[in-house]
Amino acid sequence: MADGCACDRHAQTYLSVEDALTRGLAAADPIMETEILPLGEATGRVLAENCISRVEMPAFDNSAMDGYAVRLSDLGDGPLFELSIAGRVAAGDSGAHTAPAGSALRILTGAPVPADFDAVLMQEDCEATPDRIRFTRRPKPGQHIRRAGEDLRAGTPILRRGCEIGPREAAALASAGYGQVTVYRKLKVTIFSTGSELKQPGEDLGPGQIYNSNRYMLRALLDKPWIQLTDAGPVDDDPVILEQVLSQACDSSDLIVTTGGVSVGDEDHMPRLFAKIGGETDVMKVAMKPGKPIMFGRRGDALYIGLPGNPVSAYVTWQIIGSQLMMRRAGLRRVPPAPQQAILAEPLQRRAGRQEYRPVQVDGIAPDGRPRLRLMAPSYSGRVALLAQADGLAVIPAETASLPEGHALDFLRF
Ligand SMILES: Nc1nc2c(c(=O)[nH]1)N[C@H]1C(S)=C(S)[C@@H](COP(=O)(O)OP(=O)(O)OC[C@H]3O[C@@H](n4cnc5c(N)ncnc54)[C@H](O)[C@@H]3O)O[C@H]1N2
Ligand code: MOO
Repeated sequence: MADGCACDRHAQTYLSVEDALTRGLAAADPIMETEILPLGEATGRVLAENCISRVEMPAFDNSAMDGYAVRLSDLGDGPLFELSIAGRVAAGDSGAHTAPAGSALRILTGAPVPADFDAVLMQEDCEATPDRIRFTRRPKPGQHIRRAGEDLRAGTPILRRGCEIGPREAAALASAGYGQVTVYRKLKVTIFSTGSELKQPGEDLGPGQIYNSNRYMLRALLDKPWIQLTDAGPVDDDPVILEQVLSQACDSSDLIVTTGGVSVGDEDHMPRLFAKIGGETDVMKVAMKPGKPIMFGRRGDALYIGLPGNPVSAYVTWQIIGSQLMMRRAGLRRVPPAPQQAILAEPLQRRAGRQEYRPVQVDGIAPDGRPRLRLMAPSYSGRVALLAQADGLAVIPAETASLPEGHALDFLRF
């Protein structure tokens, strides 16, 4: 900052995070191909049809309690009521039971309530012998009966296309009668990390070498039932090999994600190579910190996202931009990051210009319930160990240069 300016001089020429995201989403067309899977094999996949209930839920009037089904018309004035027990209905029975006037039926939870019976008594409220019950409180009409269709009428929408089939969705689909469902085919994603300095964890490091952390971070981020992942491994900063790997990945994938080589150094080949193989770049630089050099674009049907090499930058750009494009491409209804409100536990000073996602730790809770945030090191884009110790990211607006202790900020908790 030789000129004494507290702002990032180049930031005006970069795209805002919001504009970059808008451009990216426009380039991330959802895949169209679908497949039909048995419900039991669809767990974790992306639903590709709007689903309605095919049955009434519940399908028939049934008892919510273990007890006795009665007809209110059989009851006298009280205060003591007494009925004989004329039979027994269990879950799975047809419910075509009849009983002479003045009698009750033993009934179990989930059993169909036979015609004309209009209340169920919990067994705890009755004095019962093997063939008679006595009770003192007159049941209300419909008591402890779950009515056919009261949960959901047949034909009512239950799930919309674009949701991930998790445990709750699987249960809803099963109870609505779906033995099989239409899901989007898996998204074909290829990843590779660029850099001649990269060694695999477990190997010995030579001079100038570092362990490849981005590869394992991406593998963990992309470990999803709706992704078919190809890990093309680490690739040296050799333009000939990089071009070949990138081109092959574009031919065979819906989405390619790389790390490194997107900045302006002599060995930062990705933007040039992507253009050389016929790619059209949508975004080159974004006014965000970390992660200013992030690029994405398309070649044919393939969407390419080039994340910066610095591990924290790669993680943040993935969370804020990359993952959003991927969700859309996979047919998923997007879940944008949802910040919560937090306050600063200490004052903040920084260079304005880029929207910043600063790793923070939660340091107590303010009296109003908002977490108090302690800022981690101001220069952190390469400090991957710090990311594992952070509780989340504080979002600092682009134009902000300083904030006092106690100031409110958006907080993206991990
Ligand atoms: N003159 C300029 N230089 C740089 C700029 C700039 O605007 N002008 N931007 C800086 C910023 S900000 C970032 S972020 C980096 C991004 O650069 P690249 O995406 O080209 O990444 P590399 O140069 O390949 O690597 C950066 C850094 O990260 C390490 N790295 C790379 N891959 C991995 C990996 N898989 N696992 C762990 N660490 C990795 C690499 O060794 C470098 O230290 O550019 C700045 N420069
Ligand atoms: O954007 Mo770089 O990611 O600031 O280190």
